[in-house]
Amino acid sequence: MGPDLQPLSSTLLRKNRCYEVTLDPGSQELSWRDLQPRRNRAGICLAGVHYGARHLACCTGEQSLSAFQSVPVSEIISVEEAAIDGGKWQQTFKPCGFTVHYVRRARKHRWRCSEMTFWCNDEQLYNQWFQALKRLLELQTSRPKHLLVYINPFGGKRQGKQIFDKKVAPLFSLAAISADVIVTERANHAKDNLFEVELDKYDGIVCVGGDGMFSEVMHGLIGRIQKDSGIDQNNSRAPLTQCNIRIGIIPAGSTDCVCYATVGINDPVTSALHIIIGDSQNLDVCSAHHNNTFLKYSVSLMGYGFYGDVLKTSEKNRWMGPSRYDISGFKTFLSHHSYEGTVSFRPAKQALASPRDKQLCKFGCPVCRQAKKQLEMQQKEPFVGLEHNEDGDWQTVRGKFIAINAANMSCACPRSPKGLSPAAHLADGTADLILVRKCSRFKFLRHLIRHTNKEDQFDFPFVEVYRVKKFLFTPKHYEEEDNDNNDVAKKHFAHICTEKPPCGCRRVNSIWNCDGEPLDHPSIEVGVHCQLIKLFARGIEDPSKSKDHVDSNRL
Ligand SMILES: CCCCCCCCCCCCC/C=C/[C@@H](O)[C@H](COP(=O)(O)O)NC(=O)CCCCCCCCCCCCCCC
Ligand SMILES: Nc1ncnc2c1ncn2[C@@H]1O[C@H](COP(=O)(O)OP(=O)(O)O)[C@@H](O)[C@H]1O
Ligand SMILES: [Ca+2]
Repeated sequence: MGPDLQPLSSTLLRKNRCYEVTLDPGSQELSWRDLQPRRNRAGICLAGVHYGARHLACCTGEQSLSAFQSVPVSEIISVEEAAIDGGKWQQTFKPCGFTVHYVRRARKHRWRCSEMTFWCNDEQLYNQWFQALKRLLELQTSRPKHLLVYINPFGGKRQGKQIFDKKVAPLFSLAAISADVIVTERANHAKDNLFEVELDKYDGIVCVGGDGMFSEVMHGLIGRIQKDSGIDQNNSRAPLTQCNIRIGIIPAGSTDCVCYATVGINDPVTSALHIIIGDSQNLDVCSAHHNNTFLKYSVSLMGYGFYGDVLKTSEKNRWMGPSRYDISGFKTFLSHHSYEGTVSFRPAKQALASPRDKQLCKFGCPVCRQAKKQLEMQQKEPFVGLEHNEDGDWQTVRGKFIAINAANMSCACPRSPKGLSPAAHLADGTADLILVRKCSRFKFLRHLIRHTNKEDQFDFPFVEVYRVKKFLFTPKHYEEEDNDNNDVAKKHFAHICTEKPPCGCRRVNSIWNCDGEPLDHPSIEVGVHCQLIKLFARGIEDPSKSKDHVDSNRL
């Protein structure tokens, strides 16, 4: 709040009613209270006849208290001069009005843009209000002014372009945000472009599409920042440079897990509003390496076995859109493969949190806040790293697994609103490693079904879950290869068996599903990079805490 701004409180008119409207610099809130003016027999507001100051004074004298409503300045989208419907007004009288566009909370974490117009007949008073609101909005420094937008026209139901043009662009222009829009022409177009573009020009990057499109943009951005700061991504131990330019996701894909798990819903208007008001959510990123070669980053799910096979089967059916995953999920479920291998991991020692917690990661999460503090300390004193004092010893688990999943966030999505690991955190520097051992089809189905209801999906003897900072996976075949010098022949054999076993033997390897993209190697090393990137989001708001807001500030 600027020192020049004083609190404002006036009686203004809205829809023939008098309101006491206050703009409080201290609480950074715009509030209004209906003064319930006396009505005549016909039910017409007396003050509404001339909209004169005299009548306004009369209203205040006869007030009866009604609901007090408010909107934080941080959730005001814009303020503009209200248009006057000429016919309605007498020529001698020139009312002045301003319209405030603001965020209204609707059901299930949806945000909507509402508007409200206040009138007065005093031009000076109008100017005072208009300037004060404008000035306060200018002081919202975390808001983006210029964005770079990538649209995947083929994601999900192929509606990306229409969604952006119809639902998002009008809101951006309302908020005076300009955007350079690139409609991608091929896979990796956005990623390649991010290596060339003048990043300093933009306050954020927006991707319109699904998790695959987000992944592409994230790879472009992280890769570019590491290149600019001379960091070799192939070195799995190199501390990566944080990306401070935020990414916004306008959901227009098949799963939209990253959007759903960071906002609470996959709704384009809600996401556009989080971008406009300049929300910020730090996000952990997993990196996957094979033999000191960088493979990919992941923010949501890394899944080997079940989710890898679902991805592999679904790629051939991309033309089906989002339902390809249900069909391949069903097929994969029926095929009921299990894969043998070794998982080694380094558990995170977190006194406050575990994957079985009932307390979930929410807006203002204390666990993620603590991780941020630790990260800042670590960045100040890099040699007093957390590596030695905060992590547990390496553990190893061997066996046959139906699924090996690493969830870096809850992975909530419309198919599973609580996600693969409901208590995983967005920005705690850890991932939840879920091991589903070989079991009967029926037992695995029970485990799957629990992703869709309130029961605990980890509460089975064949399911284990660990919160980890690093893990390694080696399929059995590769382990044997490690003990054998005949590498080339074995690798070749494994590849053939992975695709179509010509020998009639069981499928040897699955693939890793890395945020919906396949990885080239089954044998990988994964590390979590705490809060490497930032999104235009705020985490999931607790409905019990924001209940007062839900639909309440709608007039
Ligand atoms: C019986 C119903 C069981 C439902 C179980 C649902 C669990 C869903 C967990 C989903 C975690 C999603 C993690 C995110 C992955 C995305 O990054 C990634 C890419 O997204 P994009 O295409 O938008 O770019 N998406 C995916 O990999 C898709 C995963 C979807 C898995 C669907 C699995 C459906 C299983 C259906 C089994 C049916 C058994 C029926 C037996 C009678
Ligand atoms: N113009 C394009 N043509 C083909 N593929 C594209 C294009 N733009 C992006 N892609 C790729 O499409 C894949 C899926 O995109 P995504 O938006 O996640 O849709 P979905 O959620 O349906 O999988 C991503 O891997 C992305 O790299
Ligand atoms: Ca995490």
